[in-house]
Amino acid sequence: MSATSDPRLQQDAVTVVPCGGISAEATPPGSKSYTNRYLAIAALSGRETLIEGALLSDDTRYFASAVAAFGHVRTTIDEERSSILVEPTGDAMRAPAEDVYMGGAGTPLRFLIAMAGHAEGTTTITGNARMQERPMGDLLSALPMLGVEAVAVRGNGSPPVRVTGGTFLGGRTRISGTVSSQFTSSLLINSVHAANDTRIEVVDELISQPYVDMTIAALAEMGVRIEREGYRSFTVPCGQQPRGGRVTVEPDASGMSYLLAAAAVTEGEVAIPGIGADSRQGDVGLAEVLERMGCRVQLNGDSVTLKGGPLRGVDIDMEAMPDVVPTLAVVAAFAEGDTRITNIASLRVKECDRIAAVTNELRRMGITVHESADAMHIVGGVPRGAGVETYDDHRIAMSFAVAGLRTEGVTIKDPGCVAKSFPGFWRVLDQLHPGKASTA
Ligand SMILES: O=C(O)C1=C[C@@H](OP(=O)(O)O)[C@@H](O)[C@H](O)C1
Ligand SMILES: C=C(OP(=O)(O)O)C(=O)O
Repeated sequence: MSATSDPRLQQDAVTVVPCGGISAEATPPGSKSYTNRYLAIAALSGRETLIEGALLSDDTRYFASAVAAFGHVRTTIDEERSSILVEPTGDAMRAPAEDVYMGGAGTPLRFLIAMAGHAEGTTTITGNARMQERPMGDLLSALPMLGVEAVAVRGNGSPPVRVTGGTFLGGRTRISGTVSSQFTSSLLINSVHAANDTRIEVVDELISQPYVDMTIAALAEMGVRIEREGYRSFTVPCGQQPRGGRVTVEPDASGMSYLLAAAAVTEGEVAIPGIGADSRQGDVGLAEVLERMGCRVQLNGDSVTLKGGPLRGVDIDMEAMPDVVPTLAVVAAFAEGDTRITNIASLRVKECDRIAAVTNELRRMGITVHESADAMHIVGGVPRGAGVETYDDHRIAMSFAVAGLRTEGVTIKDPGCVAKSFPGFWRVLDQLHPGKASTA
């Protein structure tokens, strides 16, 4: 999509070249989750906002065009500076005449559903084939209590979704938190613009909790105060206009996971500036998991270094860090002993069924894996080379590419799928690679 895009994004496959221990400093791109949050809040704020250090990827580009489709803001991407400018046009928010297509961008699509509640008229929002299977039902059921009618066109709880808006009154609603935290985040962000105070009650357990903390942090950064009782209920007082101005996106912790894993599996070293223990991104926690597996980790406020060593298996509940489970699973394949990753049912409804995908692909590499509905048990060993299927899932492609730094003959099919969250991934992998070309 970008002029500087890597030709490997167009290839059918890339073969990763193994190397000895890496020794590098590298930075992942801006956080996907924060870029999406700032875009949503800026679009609702009615004030000019410059999002600096933004992630420019398929997902955030879909979202930047989608918010502009309501006509009340214009969004301009600066490729050189990695920034997105959101400017009010002076027009009211209106439902776009055309269907809004969101590709595979789950978080933006879920944020957009509630946002369409503010737009006069009927907005139809859809996505790619996988997105048309991903669950939205809990969010659709929560919106009518706030005055917004939102239905799945096919009656199956998945996109296409039709939202009749201009009626986001606020009030009191209930939401389930067991399928995705994105529903709660979507309600929190979009309630800022409601006519009344909004109380959001989570009726069961909320998964992926760090993402809700990130939502509240992004709102606070833009001057919006939320009252909360833990993860059970949240109140968004009305009449708060986000402040606009400049916001800076920190590096992406899920993207960082591949850099940490590269050092772990090659028994090398990596230093990552700009993100560390001060971050609210839950995925930073992978550094500590890798420490338990035998790596030496230094987690400072705003940087992380990791030195790989002999790896051992770990038993770990990954409910709060779903996106880095494929990364951890690949590292576990190289560890001595067993790794049990539990409480990860949500992986089955992401870009692909990630429990099934990781299980299939590790087995293809000769690793024993047992899967259950919400867990994986990986028996570490010596993975062998294979042609890895990636299921149009960026995280499967990036995790298994890391395996190729250690194992001969790892070919990643459809390498372009990394563009969902990390279009520069293959170039960053080159930066880590002592031979300077990580793929052949
Ligand atoms: O709010 C967010 O930015 C995200 C929340 C998580 O989803 P779930 O809450 O569905 O686990 C995560 O998987 C996704 O990549 C980003
Ligand atoms: C699950 C993910 O994204 P989303 O739900 O936003 O599509 C992801 O990036 O791993």
